[in-house]
Amino acid sequence: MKHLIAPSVLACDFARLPEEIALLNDSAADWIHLDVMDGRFVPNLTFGMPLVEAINRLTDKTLDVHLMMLEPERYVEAFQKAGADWISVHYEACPHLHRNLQQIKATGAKAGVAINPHTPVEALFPVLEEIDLVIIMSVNPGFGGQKFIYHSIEKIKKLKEEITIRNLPTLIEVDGGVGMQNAQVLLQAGADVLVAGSAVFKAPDPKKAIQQLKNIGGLAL
Ligand SMILES: O=C(CO)[C@H](O)[C@H](O)COP(=O)(O)O
Ligand SMILES: [Fe+2]
Repeated sequence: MKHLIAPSVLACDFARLPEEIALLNDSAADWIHLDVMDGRFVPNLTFGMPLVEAINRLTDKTLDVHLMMLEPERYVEAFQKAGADWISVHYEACPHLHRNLQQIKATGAKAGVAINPHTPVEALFPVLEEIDLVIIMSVNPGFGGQKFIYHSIEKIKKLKEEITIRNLPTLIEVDGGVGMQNAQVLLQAGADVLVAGSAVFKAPDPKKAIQQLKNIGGLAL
């Protein structure tokens, strides 16, 4: 499968939201990554369902919603109704992860789990069959523009090996500090989806930056 690019709007100019989404609509972006932060699980606050709903009206792209919140089960249905196609919760925030995954799938959305840099991928192995997407956090969640944590590459490799052995359709997404400087290595390690915030929106030409990330490893399909 050709890898997917998911620009994160966290790094965009919210005062120009319709223009920023129009730019993504007119780009090689496959998904739009939306970072929801609750100010409790992570030390930052961003946005909730109203913004997801507004973005959903501005685009036909797949919406990839990354919930960095405690008790995500309280909002999963509302995010799906707002337009989320993929909903990911954090392993560290979910003592009942298996139940949370069932809940997400019952809404009709795809179910993802994000893991922090200190969480081993093996923690997900007992429920891997239930997971559509694993987000390997390659920074500590909470802020855009942070430095990539190198150890994440080993985690991608280990997870890819397990997914391949079990012949699962589970996708691997890498989130945090991703750009042209490490994209090739991440794809070689087994990543399927690259999230890029700063590398896209802080670039002089965001559309070109997306196309360059898409072109890695051959021509874009
Ligand atoms: O989940 C996130 C942070 O918690 C963001 O998706 C991530 O940081 C993307 O931003 P950048 O590419 O600038 O690192
Ligand atoms: Fe994210």
